[in-house]
Amino acid sequence: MFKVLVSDPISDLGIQQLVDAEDVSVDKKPGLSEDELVAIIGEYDALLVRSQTRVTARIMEAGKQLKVVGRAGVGVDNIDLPAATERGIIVINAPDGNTITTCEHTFAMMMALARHIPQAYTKTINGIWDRKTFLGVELRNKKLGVLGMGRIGSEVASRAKAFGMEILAYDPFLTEDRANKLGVKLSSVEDIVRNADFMTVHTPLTPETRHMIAGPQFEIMKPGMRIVNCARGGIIDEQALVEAIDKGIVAGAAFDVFEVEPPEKDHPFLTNPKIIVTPHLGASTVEAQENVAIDVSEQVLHILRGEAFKNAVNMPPVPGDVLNKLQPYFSLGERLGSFAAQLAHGAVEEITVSYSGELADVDTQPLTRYVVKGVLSHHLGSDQVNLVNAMHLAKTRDLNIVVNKSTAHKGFTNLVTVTLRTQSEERLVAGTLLTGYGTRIVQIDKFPVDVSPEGNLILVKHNDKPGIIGRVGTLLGNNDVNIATMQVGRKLVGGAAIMVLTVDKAATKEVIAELVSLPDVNKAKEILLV
Ligand SMILES: NC(=O)C1=CN([C@@H]2O[C@H](COP(=O)(O)OP(=O)(O)OC[C@H]3O[C@@H](n4cnc5c(N)ncnc54)[C@H](O)[C@@H]3O)[C@@H](O)[C@H]2O)C=CC1
Ligand SMILES: O=C(O)CCC(=O)C(=O)O
Repeated sequence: MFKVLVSDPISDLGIQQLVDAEDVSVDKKPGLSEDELVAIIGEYDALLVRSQTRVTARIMEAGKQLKVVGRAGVGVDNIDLPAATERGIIVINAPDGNTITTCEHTFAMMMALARHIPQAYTKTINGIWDRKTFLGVELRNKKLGVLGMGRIGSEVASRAKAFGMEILAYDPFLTEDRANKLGVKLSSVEDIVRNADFMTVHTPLTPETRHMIAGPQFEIMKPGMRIVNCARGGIIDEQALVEAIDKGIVAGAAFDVFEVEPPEKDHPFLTNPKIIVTPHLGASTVEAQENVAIDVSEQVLHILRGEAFKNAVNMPPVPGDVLNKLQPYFSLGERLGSFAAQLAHGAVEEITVSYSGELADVDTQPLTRYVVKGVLSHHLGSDQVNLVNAMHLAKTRDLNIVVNKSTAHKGFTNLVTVTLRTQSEERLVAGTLLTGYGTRIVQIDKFPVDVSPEGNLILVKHNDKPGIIGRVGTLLGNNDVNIATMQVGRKLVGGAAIMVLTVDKAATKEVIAELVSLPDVNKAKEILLV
């Protein structure tokens, strides 16, 4: 039974599929302190959060069984990603579910800012009928600067066009072509700051975006600018903004997010009549909260059950078309890595993964990750290595990973070859996917073979002499080891050869030693592929 802890208020309907799952039990404990979480996290396999819970390295250290942290939302700045990666904990988010909701909140803020709605409301309900102070501005024919043209920024731009606004957009990934398709003007930050009437930010908070709008930008800013931040506190320098308002450069600001949340009671935004605020409500709609909780619950279930999943934040994303091409090779890649690691003697210094055939045209990084996981699991234990930390573990061990690609077919539509170089030798295992037959190991060192990569295998190196197959078979039979399949590979008649046997149960060390003592048998080794 997998145990899931929900430590923030997350939509009940959204997590229903977890609650209903027969192999999962869910505990809802919102509002725990870090110490309280540290005390109980050890018994949980998954942790589900929104933005309130800070998932620190301490919590993850105590989460000895923790496999996944699911963020019901986009931003994962409340989760210590390096600590998660180091411990092999998968962090997933729900990037799509709250896009429209946050875009609409941005608009609500922009319009409230343009028409002073919160200020006017406060006066009106206090009995003051003030129709002079709150002269607003139209959005029509105004220039809107959008910094960050990802999911939310693009939706904001599209709606702003319907209001008759001209969009100046900046994003490091925005090309002229895409800008034209979106009907926005590709601009620099400086263009936007100098020319826009309204400005809205939709980037993550990174070292690069922290204070991207600060003193120097306010100095050159078009007077009368109105600024909206429904992304992350800290993208706009709060202190510098207050000063720019005081100097009359900025006409007003609408903020849903703060550098520190919740802000201190004496935060200057809270008393400034030109700044309107909401308490990080961008994603707070019924629809968005259901969407993100459904998305994240679904992926958590996949991860707990060892199935394919998406939206991992601490692993590179795999586009759907790439995933379709690679998925059939994932278990083969891992088993080739494991096979090679079991063959090789000495500390592994380099893993070379060679892709030939059609795979050469695909982004094979996810498959390489499976190979590396297979190699490392043999040495470090399969409970210590997973897809998240495999590359990180390889790096911390100075393990060189080389990838070669060739479109040449080498007799197979696709061939994956794993070569391990250790201090003392180089070993090679190659495999392919045969349509209708599944995956196959087709080469071990220099010998061609045809072996299904699963279960208990015994690899025998011998001299190609008559009678050897019978002697090996008899010895295993006498020791109650049933042979399911047997494959012999050789380069030259009468030369060195190998035999790969699939057996129904593992042979003991004694049986392997007896095999080696047979005439013309040079080596024997057991290989386990799970
Ligand atoms: N207020 C709230 O409740 C919510 C806030 N958010 C926040 O909104 C932000 C945007 O979310 P999405 O659009 O879903 O993310 P996204 O990942 O789709 O878009 C972010 C964009 O920012 C761009 N970017 C990165 N560095 C940049 C830079 N230096 N200058 C300009 N652009 C840069 C990226 O290229 C990307 O296109 C995130 O910070 C997210 O955490 C998201 C949902 C709810
Ligand atoms: O969970 C929330 O309400 C915050 C949403 C948010 O900021 C995000 O998804 O990045």
